[in-house]
Amino acid sequence: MKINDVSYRSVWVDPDDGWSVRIFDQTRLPWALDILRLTQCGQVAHAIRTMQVRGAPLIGAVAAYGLALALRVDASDTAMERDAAMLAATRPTAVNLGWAIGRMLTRLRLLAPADRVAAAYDEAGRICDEDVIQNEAIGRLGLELIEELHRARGNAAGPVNILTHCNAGWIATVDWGTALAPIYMAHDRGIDVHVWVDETRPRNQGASLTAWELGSHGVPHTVIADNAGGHLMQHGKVDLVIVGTDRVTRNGDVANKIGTYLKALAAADNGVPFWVALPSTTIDWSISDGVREIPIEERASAEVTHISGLTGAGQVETVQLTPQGSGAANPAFDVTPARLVTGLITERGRCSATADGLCDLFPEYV
Ligand SMILES: CSC[C@H]1O[C@H](OP(=O)(O)O)[C@H](O)[C@@H]1O
Repeated sequence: MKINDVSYRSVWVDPDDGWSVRIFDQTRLPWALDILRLTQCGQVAHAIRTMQVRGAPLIGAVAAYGLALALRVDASDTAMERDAAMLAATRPTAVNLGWAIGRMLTRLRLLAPADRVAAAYDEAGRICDEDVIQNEAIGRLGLELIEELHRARGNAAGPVNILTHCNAGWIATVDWGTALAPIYMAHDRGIDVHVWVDETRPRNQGASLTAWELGSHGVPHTVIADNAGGHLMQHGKVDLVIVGTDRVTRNGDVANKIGTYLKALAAADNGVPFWVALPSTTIDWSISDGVREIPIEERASAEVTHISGLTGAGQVETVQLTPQGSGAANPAFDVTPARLVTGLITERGRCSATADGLCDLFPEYV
């Protein structure tokens, strides 16, 4: 995606700087565009844990490069398995992380230690290239959905109003994004779209990242409190909900940022289509009961009790929202049962949020 007319991916390596890994520090957006230079596996793990880099497909890709950095230090079997396990354990919910590390190990275990570094960079690069291709396909297939809604509106005045939760844009993937890819393509093709951007407490990925992405691309959008979505749906102001996901079970249950389940309930109650955009690397074929089997990350209570923002002097400051001594719980994800999901947008097509729907698109996993 372009920033100030310069094309970027969300992760890249610099061959002229010892094959260091570069990412944007997403905790500094939208106030600053800071590029982090990662040269050690431990730095990659820290960036993932602290959400300097986040987004299910992207943390998988960055962790893959983290393993490449680790192998530069020690490519022995013992060190490789240890460092891979450490990276895979940085965050529990996004299945892409474990998938990417597993794919790397499948290739690297077959190689002599001396051959592992080059192969690791090559495989991590393939993971990145494939993510871009998959997300572009998701964009095209999701665009068809938006075009169908646009036609169905006929001459009705105003834009196609789309609500999204958290950030599933290009900064959450290697490029294009998942939930936002169809929106970018619709906007670029001249379809009048407007996006209701859930702020997405407590980390505010919507207010700080989705709003920044859409604003940078010129897509009309309005930031709203998470609690406003149901009201807007009740008053006919939402034509479509599109969200990303961190893990989808083989029968279509969807784990995504906390609050997604509540949006799905409101959408079902108001007859608003609720679609989930995902590359197939986000499908966990090993489980079928999302509520019981998907691990939900519990993050620090300080993310709820405190909030960061920009002062008038242009400094990023963190302030306390809650009384001293008040506890806070911070589950970072929830699971939307498949029955509340209208459909899934994958790189191979759109399907129902069912085992049959997914198996029709991905028969090799049956
Ligand atoms: C295409 S990103 C998918 C998913 O990842 C985000 O989680 P986090 O910001 O904690 O990394 C969010 O749930 C997005 O919808």
